[in-house]
Amino acid sequence: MTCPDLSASAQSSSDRSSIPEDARDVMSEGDIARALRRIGHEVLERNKGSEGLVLLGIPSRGVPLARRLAAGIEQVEGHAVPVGELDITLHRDDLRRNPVRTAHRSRIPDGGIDDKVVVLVDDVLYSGRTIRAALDALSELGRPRAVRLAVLVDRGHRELPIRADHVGKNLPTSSTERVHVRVAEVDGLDVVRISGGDAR
Ligand SMILES: O=P(O)(O)OC[C@H]1O[C@H](OP(=O)(O)OP(=O)(O)O)[C@H](O)[C@@H]1O
Ligand SMILES: O=c1cc[nH]c(=O)[nH]1
Repeated sequence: MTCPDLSASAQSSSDRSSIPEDARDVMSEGDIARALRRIGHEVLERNKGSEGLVLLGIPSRGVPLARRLAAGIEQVEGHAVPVGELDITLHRDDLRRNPVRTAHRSRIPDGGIDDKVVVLVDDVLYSGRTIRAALDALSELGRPRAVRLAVLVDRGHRELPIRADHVGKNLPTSSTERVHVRVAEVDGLDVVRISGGDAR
């Protein structure tokens, strides 16, 4: 069995291309902040508080979003919620087709994930393949009591039976469009844009 070369200088698909000029804004900095605040409240309500919660961001932009959610929850609850990063690279189902990706180390908070309520956090939910890979990665790390999913944007077009528990914005898209999430920690600004497809 040949192993994919993961050492090459790799960039994620959304880093490789800049946002096309025809892209239009669909969420502003304020919209993103409000959506994250609401999701934080939803997570607490669903979990009846922050007991046993662990937030895991999916690189790249899910990680800063998870940290922001954790900070928002801490503001409400008065104590910190464990937050980490879940790298899914080696669990992707397109690894053989698209092997030029850098594998990162997952960073799991000290208490681990066993018997915890893990909230996966990502920027965009599309085919669902990233989240399938995340569930696969998670199963190697422990056995959470429950796994939930929070995404900033759900753009539809699922190819797997996966749904989000907490959604910042449901964005109807055509399959020829692309959603671009940019966050200050990675990109220097907070915005969600959409490009391609028919002008709406
Ligand atoms: O539901 P899916 O079809 O899997 O698409 C959603 C994923 O696509 C993007 O990741 P990408 O692989 O572009 O890498 P990035 O997070 O580094 O931008 C996005 O960040 C989600 O993780
Ligand atoms: O439109 C899309 C689809 C997948 N991932 C993204 O970041 N945007």
